[in-house]
Amino acid sequence: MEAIELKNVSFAYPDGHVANEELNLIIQKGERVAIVGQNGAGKTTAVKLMNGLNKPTNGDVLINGVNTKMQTTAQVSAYVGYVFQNPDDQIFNSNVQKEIEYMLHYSKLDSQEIERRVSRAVELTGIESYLHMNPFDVPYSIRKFITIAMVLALETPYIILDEPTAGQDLHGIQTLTKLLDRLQEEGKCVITITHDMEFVADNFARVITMANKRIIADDSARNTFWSTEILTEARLKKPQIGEISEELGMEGNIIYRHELVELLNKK
Ligand SMILES: Nc1ncnc2c1ncn2[C@@H]1O[C@H](COP(=O)(O)OP(=O)(O)OP(=O)(O)O)[C@@H](O)[C@H]1O
Repeated sequence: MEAIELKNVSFAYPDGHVANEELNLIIQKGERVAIVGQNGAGKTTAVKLMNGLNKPTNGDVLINGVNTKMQTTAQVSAYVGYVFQNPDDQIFNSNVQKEIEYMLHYSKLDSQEIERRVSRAVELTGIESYLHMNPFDVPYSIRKFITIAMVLALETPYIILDEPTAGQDLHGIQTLTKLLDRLQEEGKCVITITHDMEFVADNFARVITMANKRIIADDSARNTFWSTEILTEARLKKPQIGEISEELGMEGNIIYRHELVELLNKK
């Protein structure tokens, strides 16, 4: 199966802290999924299980049918790219272009292929003007796009973005939105951890909600944001359009701006 599968997965850190319990999940190739939940719910731990940085303490993680326990982290990450929450954990070269090319040279790709991959990644992330700079001389928001470009250049079928909207202004959010659309057109699967519920409502049809180490819901954005139980347990905020619709007593569990506008125009 072309998918990421988690089967009864639990994970404890070496100090004994259990961060994930009995996760069951299938994310198909080409899907676009948001993972949400309170701080410390276990989201980052769960995605690190998907790209082989963590191996399950119990249960199995399969990538396209292959168990991550049988592979090295490098082998798993050839399929599942992971953009760290904090870009400073991922950057170590002193030049943006070298940083993006680094893993491609390591994979012994020829220069033409490296050039093609770098230009695509740079174009998708809009970081052309920073290519010859030191990554630590550019703003945090741009450093995040540099790490996204590094992972895009690997051209993995699965891409995980950990908190991509953190520190981004409107332009950054628009770049991310366009990027998600392009990756979907290319048939890539994108899994995004985020605390930005507006970004979720605008960009993700499927939402996986975590609370207290577990997956407590795997549903549409609409059902998630209109479930008092899910919102309360995971301490999530309903997107603003939903809140306004609720206050106005609108029917239809609205979460999209166009739905609210249509209903208001009809009144
Ligand atoms: N290396 C580690 N050793 C021990 N415990 C850890 C380690 N990394 C994370 N934890 C703990 O595991 C739990 C889950 O952490 P995780 O980072 O997966 O949560 P999260 O849902 O991604 O949180 P956030 O939204 O704040 O990023 C937390 O209690 C955290 O303190």
